[in-house]
Amino acid sequence: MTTMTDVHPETRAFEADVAKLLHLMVHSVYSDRDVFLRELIANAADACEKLRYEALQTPGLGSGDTPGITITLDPEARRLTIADNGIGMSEADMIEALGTIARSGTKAFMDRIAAARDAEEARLIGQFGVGFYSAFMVADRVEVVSRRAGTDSAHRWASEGLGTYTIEPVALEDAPAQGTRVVLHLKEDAATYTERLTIERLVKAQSGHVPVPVALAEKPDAEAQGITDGSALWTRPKSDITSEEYTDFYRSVAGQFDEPALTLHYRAEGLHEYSVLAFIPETRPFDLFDPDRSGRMKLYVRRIFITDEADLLPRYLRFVRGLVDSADLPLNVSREMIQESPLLSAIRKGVANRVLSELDKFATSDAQGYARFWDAFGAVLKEGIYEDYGRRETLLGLSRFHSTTSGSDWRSLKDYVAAMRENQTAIYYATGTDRDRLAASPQIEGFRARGIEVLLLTDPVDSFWAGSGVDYDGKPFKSVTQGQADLGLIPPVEGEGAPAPAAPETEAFIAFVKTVLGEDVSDVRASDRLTTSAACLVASENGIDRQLERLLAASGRAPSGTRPVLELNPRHDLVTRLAALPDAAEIKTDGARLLLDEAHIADGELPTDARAFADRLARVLAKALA
Ligand SMILES: Nc1ncnc2c1ncn2[C@@H]1O[C@H](COP(=O)(O)OP(=O)(O)OP(=O)(O)O)[C@@H](O)[C@H]1O
Repeated sequence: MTTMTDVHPETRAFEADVAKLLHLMVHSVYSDRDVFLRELIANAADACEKLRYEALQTPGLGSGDTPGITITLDPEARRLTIADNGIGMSEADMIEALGTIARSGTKAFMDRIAAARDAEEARLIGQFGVGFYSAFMVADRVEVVSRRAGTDSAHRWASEGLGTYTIEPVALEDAPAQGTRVVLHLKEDAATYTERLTIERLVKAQSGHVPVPVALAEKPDAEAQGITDGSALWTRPKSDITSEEYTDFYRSVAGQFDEPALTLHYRAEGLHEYSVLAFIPETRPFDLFDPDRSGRMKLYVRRIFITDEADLLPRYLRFVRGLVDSADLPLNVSREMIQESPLLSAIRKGVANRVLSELDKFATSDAQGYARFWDAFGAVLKEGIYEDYGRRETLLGLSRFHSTTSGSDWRSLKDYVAAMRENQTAIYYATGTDRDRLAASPQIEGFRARGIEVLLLTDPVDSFWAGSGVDYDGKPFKSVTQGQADLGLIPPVEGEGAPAPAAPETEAFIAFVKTVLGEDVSDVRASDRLTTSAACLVASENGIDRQLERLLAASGRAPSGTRPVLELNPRHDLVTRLAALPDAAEIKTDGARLLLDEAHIADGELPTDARAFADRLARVLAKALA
């Protein structure tokens, strides 16, 4: 018979990313190392909640003991133990959970760290929280002994945080009866974490509201005393809860260390009963644009944690953190069935509407705070204009924009519509990647001259929603680089003077340019959107917006064969002089081509044929200097 003493620990290497993360933790200069305790308590609480949930499906799983977390201090051995009676881990669970990085957020964090300098590194650790591995900031050896609920075996995982870990079976009498024991062999300079006062203060400050009670034993054989009661914060009346309590809770549920910008705490009554405690963070989480990132709202049923994958909010609200606790959903239902539940659809709808109406109130009551919110999450919220047809009008109302008249301030569409000129029927916008360049683009000269505000849209998502046939307050969105500008009915603002009528030769010149350019453009026409530049490119009325075309091309999905329209300024000196030349003049043909090249360059593009462009330019300059 093999006894436990015959079994040798197996040594394994960490996944490369974990090794990097550990190196960072071991050598961390981060001054607020206290966060490790918050991370370990959060894991222990999650494990208790998972067991509570699994025991609903598998009656008899677990001992039936009240869920709890016990912290034991051992100043003599400089050891700190955090034990829980939760779900526990099997050997395979340990290899998977403690040897690899599963969290997409941690991967994003690692990418940021790779580019950061020392000082910023420390700040990033502080903001982010890096889960279990943060234990290595304070310990030079960590042991995890665990027994998975419902099994008869237990294992010990141990590591010094230096590239490898060991894993071995342990006798059941050396393991917790149920759950996990994490033992930290503290570094010399971390002895303070064996002091009762320090730990008590930290637990109350950082983890005071985890929904599992925490008790503390001062010595290995001392009796543990309760320090937090594990009551669910969201079940208490709002008036009893201080903003510090909300912040602590937000930090423990969101894993972020900033303050919430907005806290929503309410109870829905009537057809369905549920409580919501949700937060909008102040700063962007690292993985906001990670394609795998979905919502982070937890679903509870009568205070029992069910899942954080119930997609309680639409994707474009994925920055909202918190929970919904339903009184009506059945407890004994699988996570898969919960997804399908009509009750949950009603909750989803209710919560999303409430978040949006709170944002609306926020925008009215605190414009500056809202502007900060918009800086952080506006680009995400705008995805909804495209994805959530039913809430389009609401989302457009919540959206803020920079424009040709707003400087660095944000404008709402309500402001825009109020400032529309007489006879202006559309909301004009330009899309691109750089606000300054957009503001200087030739396509908006005519709008500026007429005092027409143009929205300058620089988020990639803008090209998608703005071109999808949206309107606001009955006014359609119209790209300044698409179709006819139709500015004839709006006179230039005072001081600019009415434009001189185009000379008759210009019509003939336009026809000439069209012949010269042939298939390179779909049309050439006189422009009313140009005032100072000679030429610009726009998309045809039914073509797709030029910026969207560029975005699609960059992702390999360019619609083939789209050709732009070249617009010429009939009042520009260059145009009128070229128009006056005989068609046979070589410089007239060169001039026609150069106008197209120039328009491409003004859009930040290359001329279609760079070599031919250089030759042409050289010919024209040589002639000018002759
Ligand atoms: N006390 C524990 N009991 C059971 N499993 C645990 C325990 N501690 C850690 N684990 C397992 O290890 C995994 C990794 O933990 P880690 O703190 O690094 O990230 P996480 O908890 O998954 O992420 P987050 O902190 O964002 O919730 C957990 O997901 C869990 O599966």
